Parts: sequence; structure tokens; C-alpha cells
Amino acid sequence: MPSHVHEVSRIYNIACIPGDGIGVDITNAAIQVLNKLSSTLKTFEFDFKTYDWSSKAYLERGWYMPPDGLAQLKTHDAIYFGAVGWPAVPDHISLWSLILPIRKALNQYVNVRPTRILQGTKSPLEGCQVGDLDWVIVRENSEGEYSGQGGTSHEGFENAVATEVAVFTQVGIERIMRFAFETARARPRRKLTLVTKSNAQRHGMVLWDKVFYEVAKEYEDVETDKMLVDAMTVRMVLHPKSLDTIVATNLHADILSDLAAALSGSIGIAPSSNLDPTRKFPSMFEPIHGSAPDIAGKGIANPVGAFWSAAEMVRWLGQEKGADVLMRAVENVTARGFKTRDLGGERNTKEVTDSVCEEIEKLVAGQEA
Ligand SMILES: NC(=O)c1ccc[n+]([C@@H]2O[C@H](COP(=O)([O-])OP(=O)(O)OC[C@H]3O[C@@H](n4cnc5c(N)ncnc54)[C@H](O)[C@@H]3O)[C@@H](O)[C@H]2O)c1
Ligand SMILES: O=C(O)C[C@@H](O)C(=O)O
Ligand SMILES: [K+]
Ligand SMILES: [Mn+2]
Repeated sequence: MPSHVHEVSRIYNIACIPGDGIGVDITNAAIQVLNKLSSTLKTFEFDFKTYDWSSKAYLERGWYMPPDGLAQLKTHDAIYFGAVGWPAVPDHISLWSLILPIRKALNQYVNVRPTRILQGTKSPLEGCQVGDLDWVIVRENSEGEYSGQGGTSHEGFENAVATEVAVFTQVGIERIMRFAFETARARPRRKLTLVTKSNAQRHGMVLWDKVFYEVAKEYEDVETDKMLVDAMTVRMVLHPKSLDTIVATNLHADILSDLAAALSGSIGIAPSSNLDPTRKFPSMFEPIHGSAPDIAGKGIANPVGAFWSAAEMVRWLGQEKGADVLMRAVENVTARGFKTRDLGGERNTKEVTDSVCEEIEKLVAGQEA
């Protein structure tokens, strides 16, 4: 075999669920860069299978996923997800028909949401430069405020009653804490901040605090502190450098991660990994943003969060070098000012995507030279 021909060692079967709105644009963009990555590196390949599970399909045929949908997903190595939600379908129907059942049924109890200021981009915070905001939010992804427990009585009447029961379990808290401590330990600053609301919410949040400090005893090398979620928003804005790894409940981390993304430049750059740390089931990778109906179909969505999510998928699959090349390519492109409008640039989705592909080629050619 000539020396320049590498043997493809692995084919990864990836389920793609583009979903709705800009979810479709950014998933196509992610597939394009992933294919470019594999065709240039030549050490692994992707076999993508696209599932048309979306609100549009639901409106036409009455369902999001077929009855064996979760079983189909389980046959893949990983899942790439765009976004779900469209104005013609109530948001609780779309979320609870697609993304939430997947996260729950596939044991994806961790949602990792890193944020930092990419080169060539700006934080809206004055004086906050590249490197000054570098966080990982570890979101509990299986229970809490998203337990789905509760109900409505006397619906449609004046005396309607609705409950939304947050469920926090010792097992659920302990496993997310362990993941968060491991994440903090693997980062240079070894610093973990717990976020709860254990002043007003006196049961589940108090259990969170208790389990956090119990697990902390096993991680004496990790520096810890604790914030109430309201004060946390202030600290994120005024003292971003004081934070590193953050652990919070399903809802709190959902909210804080949107804030984190905005503070690092745009909601359009932030990735998320829905992980089953046991690796029994495939994990799912998606940008944190939604379907953005206001810009859908315009070709201007920022694909960076989708690329970063794709890089996290590649890393989870064990291809560290591929992940590094992809992130380097993304950041070289932003550094050159090739950005979409949300980041203050003038490029569209396609132009940024094509530039990232060219950059991947250059980087790999440079490494081989
Ligand atoms: N995991 C998911 O699939 C997910 C996540 C969030 C929201 N949603 C759903 O998406 C729909 C819209 O929700 P929303 O408006 O609250 O949040 P959103 O994230 O879709 O949009 C919020 C704002 O950010 C902008 N934005 C988002 N992503 C962008 C990108 N890549 N580039 C440039 N601008 C971007 C949008 O144009 C909009 O102005 C709802 O149905 C919601 O339930 C789904
Ligand atoms: O609430 C959710 O988890 C849906 C969406 O806002 C997300 O962040 O993925
Ligand atoms: K998403
Ligand atoms: Mn969210």
C-alpha cells in the first residue's frame, strides 16, 4: 500500500435528526464538515442515516417518532440532533415527543455545555477578552424540573389546577455530581461551583447541597463553592473569570447555559453533549439553541454551535485528533472575521461552512507535510 493511503479503521453509524427550522440548516452544515473531516483525515468514516422526525412531519402524519423510534436510535454509535419546535405545534408537545424522550430513554443523564469566547469574537461584557470566560456547565439531564410528573384537573374551568412536580433522587444527584467533579478535575483550574435554590426550595435543593458536599469529600483536589441561582446570574455577568466548572439542575442549567452563550458572544456558538456515561446507549450531540423560527429559511444561522457539537461527538467517539482539527478549523475561521451576523459578521451559513471545510483541508495538509 502506498504510504499516503491510510487504512480506514472505523465507520461510525450516526443517526441525524435535523428537526425543525434552522435545525435543518445547521445539521446539513455539520454533516458537510464531518464528511470533509473524514475524507481529509482518512482514518475514520461516517455513515449518516437521516430521520425525518420533525414538527412539519408531525403536522402531516400525526407523529414525531414511530413506535420503534427509540429502538432504531439505539442501533447507532451516536446521534446528531438539530432542533425541535415550530410555532404551529405547542412547544410542550414537540419537546415531549422527541428530544426529551430520547434524552430519558437513552440514559443521557448528563448534558455538558461548554462556553468560551472564540478567537475573533467578542463578549458583550466590557473588558472580557478571549480566555476570560471559559466555563463548562454540567446540566442534570434526566429528572428534576423535567420529570414530567404532575397533571391538570378541571381543565378549561375557572378552578383549573395544574401541578408540575420536580423530582430529585439521591441516585440522580449523586451520578451528576460525580460527573461534574470528574469534569472539574480534568480541567486546569480544578474548580466546581454548585448552583441551587436551597433557600426557597427546601427539599430537593437541600438534597442537592447535601449530596454535593458528600461527593466533594472524594475530590479534595477540587476547589468548591456554592451559589444560589439568582446570585449566580450576577456573578456570571460581573465576575466571569471567577468561574470554571458549574453543576446545576435541569432547568437552572438550561437557563444559565443560554446566558453563558450570550455572554460568550452568541447563542449560535454553544454546543451540548447529551451523554450516557455508561456508554450502553448512544449519546446525542446538538447545539444548545432551538429552531429559531425568526431566521429559519434565510440561510443566515450561525453553524458554529453545530460544528462545536460535532467536534464533541467526534471526541466522544474516541477520535481526539479529528475533534481537535475541527475545532482549530472553526476558530481559525472566526479569527479571520468569517462570522455570521449574530457575531457581528457579514457571512451566511454556507460561507462559514465552506470556509471551515477549506480550513480543515489546509490544517490536515499542513500536518501531513
Ligand atoms: N434542544 C432543542 O431542540 C431546543 C432548544 C431550544 C429551543 N427549542 C425550541 O425552539 C423553538 C424556538 O425557541 P426560542 O426562540 O426560545 O430559542 P432559539 O434558540 O430557537 O432562538 C432564540 C434567539 O436566538 C437566535 N438564534 C438561535 N440560534 C441561532 C443561530 N444558530 N444563529 C443565529 N441566531 C440564532 C434566534 O434567531 C432567536 O432570535 C421553540 O419551539 C423551542 O421550544 C428547542
Ligand atoms: O429545555 C430544554 O431542554 C430544551 C432546550 O431549551 C434545550 O436547551 O435543549
Ligand atoms: K438544539
Ligand atoms: Mn435551552
